[in-house]
Amino acid sequence: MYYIDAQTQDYILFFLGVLAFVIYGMSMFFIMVSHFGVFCHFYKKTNSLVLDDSLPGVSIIKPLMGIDPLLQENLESHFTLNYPKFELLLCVPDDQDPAIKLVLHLKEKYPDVDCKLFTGGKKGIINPMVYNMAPGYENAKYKYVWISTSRIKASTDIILDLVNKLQPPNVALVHQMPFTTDAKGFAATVEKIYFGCCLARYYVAFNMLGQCCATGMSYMFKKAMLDEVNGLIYYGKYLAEDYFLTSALHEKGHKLVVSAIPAQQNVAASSVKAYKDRMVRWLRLRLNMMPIVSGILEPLGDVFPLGIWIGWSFYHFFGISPYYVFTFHVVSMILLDYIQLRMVQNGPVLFSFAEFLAAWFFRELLTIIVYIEAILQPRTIEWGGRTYLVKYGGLTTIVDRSKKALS
Ligand SMILES: CCCCCCCC/C=C\CCCCCCCC(=O)N[C@@H](CO)[C@H](O)/C=C/CCCCCCCCCCCCC
Ligand SMILES: O=c1ccn([C@@H]2O[C@H](COP(=O)(O)OP(=O)(O)O[C@H]3OC[C@@H](O)[C@H](O)[C@H]3O)[C@@H](O)[C@H]2O)c(=O)[nH]1
Repeated sequence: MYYIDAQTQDYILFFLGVLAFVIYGMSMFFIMVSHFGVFCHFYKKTNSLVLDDSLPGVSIIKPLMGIDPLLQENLESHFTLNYPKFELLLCVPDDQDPAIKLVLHLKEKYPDVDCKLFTGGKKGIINPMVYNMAPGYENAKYKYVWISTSRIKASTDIILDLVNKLQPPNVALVHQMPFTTDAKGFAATVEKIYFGCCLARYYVAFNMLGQCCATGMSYMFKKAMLDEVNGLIYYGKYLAEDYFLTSALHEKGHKLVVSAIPAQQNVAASSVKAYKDRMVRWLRLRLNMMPIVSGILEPLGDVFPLGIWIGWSFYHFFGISPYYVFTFHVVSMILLDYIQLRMVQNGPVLFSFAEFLAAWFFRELLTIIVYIEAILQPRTIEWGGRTYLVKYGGLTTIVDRSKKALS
């Protein structure tokens, strides 16, 4: 049996103890930068745009698949935008999709809105969302393109902020940090806490520090600049098209900017299981794209693992009770998260502080299950009724063709 002598053991414990301080310091640094970023940047009106024909036209692509009780509200929020020049390019993957009926109804209700419906996607594209959006993208007539997924509720303030921030010549893309509208219920509270606390801890900081960190839920870009890096359809070979296309723009030296208004995901069918499955899907994507960051640093930076580790480290070096340190860490994280959430929300939340606490603890513990589920089968991703196999590096194949094949 291999024997580790006492001195080597001391070195290992010393290293682990110091590493806890390093990870803790980095985590706190990112959290502080994010707080600062949200405080200084979010909901600050910087646009001085005059609503006239000199504003660039915007092609809004909305991939749709199926319906949700709030889809009509989301679609109408696009039809009613007060913006001089825009077209709505609504896309459905096949001619049986239930969203078609709703789209036809809205086209009739708003005959003055320039709206086109594309059915059937573009064959040969693996990513189902890119497959669905491809005809819209190819037919977009304006220089600015806004991809706004079906969960997203739009507003005039949002389109103006996106357009305004996209104007400088070196800016290629403006993205919204994912967030949610207000909905009652435990699952909706858990979701809001994920986006307003956990995701916000790093999303804003990485962007402020010049890292490429964006999601494909709602983003506006200059079509010419995306076409310079092969165009949207090229990224349909990846399931995480957002990560790869934003990385390509970033590597080319173009600027990506966060909108001052977080994305308003507005869906009715929220459940804890749906939330957990989505977290597993996203984590599996990240594990394939950045295994060290998402497989090691991300879980170590979570509140409970980091609290246990830093508690042990304080005990190891200074003999301070790990229970005190752990409790201090958890309480300070709860307060920091609550402050952050209220800044991202920019107003009152629907739940009480006690409800926040219950959902916060539940979500932090659920993260452990999400991590285990994701890491056990990191390559298999279920999305939109199909199963995909993501190879290391991100290239993807469809393994379950039971639902109508895309290619
Ligand atoms: C010392 C503690 C360090 C903790 C590090 C935590 C790293 C967390 C990584 C990402 C957090 C932000 C994630 C936002 C996206 C989450 C949703 C998602 O997965 N979306 C996917 C599908 O839309 C999308 O394809 C993924 C996009 C990921 C972008 C993240 C890029 C982050 C790159 C940051 C690199 C700097 C890391 C430095 C760490 C020391
Ligand atoms: O099979 C599908 C699944 C989804 N979609 C559409 O794609 C959009 C996003 O779908 P979801 O809301 O399920 O996905 P998420 O918000 O979780 O997606 C996120 O993760 C995967 C990335 O590729 C996306 O860029 C990002 O938005 C929706 O508009 C949906 O209608 C399809 O067109 N086909």
